[in-house]
Amino acid sequence: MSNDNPNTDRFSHDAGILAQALPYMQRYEGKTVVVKYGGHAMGDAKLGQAFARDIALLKQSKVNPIVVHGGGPQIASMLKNLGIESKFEGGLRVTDKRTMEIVEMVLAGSINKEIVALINAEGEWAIGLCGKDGNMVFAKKAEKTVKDPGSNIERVLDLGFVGEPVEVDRTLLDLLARSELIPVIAPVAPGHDGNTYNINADTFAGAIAGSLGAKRLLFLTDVPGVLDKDGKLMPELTVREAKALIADGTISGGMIPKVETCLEALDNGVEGVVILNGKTPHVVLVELFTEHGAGTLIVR
Ligand SMILES: Nc1ncnc2c1ncn2[C@@H]1O[C@H](COP(=O)(O)OP(=O)(O)O)[C@@H](O)[C@H]1O
Ligand SMILES: CC(=O)N[C@@H](CCC(=O)OP(=O)(O)O)C(=O)O
Repeated sequence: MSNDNPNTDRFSHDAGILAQALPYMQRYEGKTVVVKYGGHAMGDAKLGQAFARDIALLKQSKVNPIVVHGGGPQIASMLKNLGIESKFEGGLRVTDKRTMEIVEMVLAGSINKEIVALINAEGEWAIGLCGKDGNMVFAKKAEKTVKDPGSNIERVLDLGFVGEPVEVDRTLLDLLARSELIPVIAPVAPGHDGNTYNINADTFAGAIAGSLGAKRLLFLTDVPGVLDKDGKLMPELTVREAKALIADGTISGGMIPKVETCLEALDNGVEGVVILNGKTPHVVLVELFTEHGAGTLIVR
């Protein structure tokens, strides 16, 4: 039979891609994937839509996706509009009572609902939550110290209402995993002291993924992954290799706490953690459902 259908080539190309993706889709079936969606990866409408489509497709592929989002730049811009200065110590936002109110409004309010709406527009059912909902996460005041570079003396930081997660109750998340709903979670949590705490979104995502023993924890950031001394992407790292890269200075700045959160999550039972570029459209699907992946996978 002669074949003069101009679509045949395209169809067989697409069929080839689907056939290759299938074993990867099966690998994640029924498994939990926590995706940390950072504030720097948001903001572009097309990218936001591609992200929401990826999350929707994961759910349709019977994966259990959980989104934990940040929103640092968005908080900064709201604070600026209100004439409040953003102040950071050791990478964390110094959060007084008024700032905490704004942080909660922006994270658990506008950003959270924007992501929910984007996923819903892809035909899925997302539900916006924060640590307060269903008593999911409790936090305590963060205890951080920094070494004074001149004297090397340790100084205790008072970051106000910055918290660290101390308890994660997975009841609500387990319930949602068995439902049609996709949780979208803001990193705000109550303390047993009655206060509300602002938690770094990477730390929060690590705690959620750890409590669920997630198959994957994906960090969407603004670089392709962990880069070596020549700026080349390192597709896979062990815990030992990652520690060595921190020690020799190859990993620096904001990548240090990110990789440290990855190592902690692995310690707490997450199977693999990936750092990848949130500015690449459909990076989540490429990472999970292709042989080559997209970022740096860190495993034990
Ligand atoms: N070895 C490295 N590989 C990749 N990025 C690195 C490395 N060392 C330092 N960085 C820096 O870490 C940044 C990512 O951390 P950060 O800005 O805190 O991310 P986010 O705001 O997405 O949480 C990168 O933009 C890069 O400047
Ligand atoms: C304590 C602390 O610093 N909290 C962060 C929470 C948001 C966040 O982490 O957002 P990104 O992931 O976009 O950076 C903040 O207030 O900016």
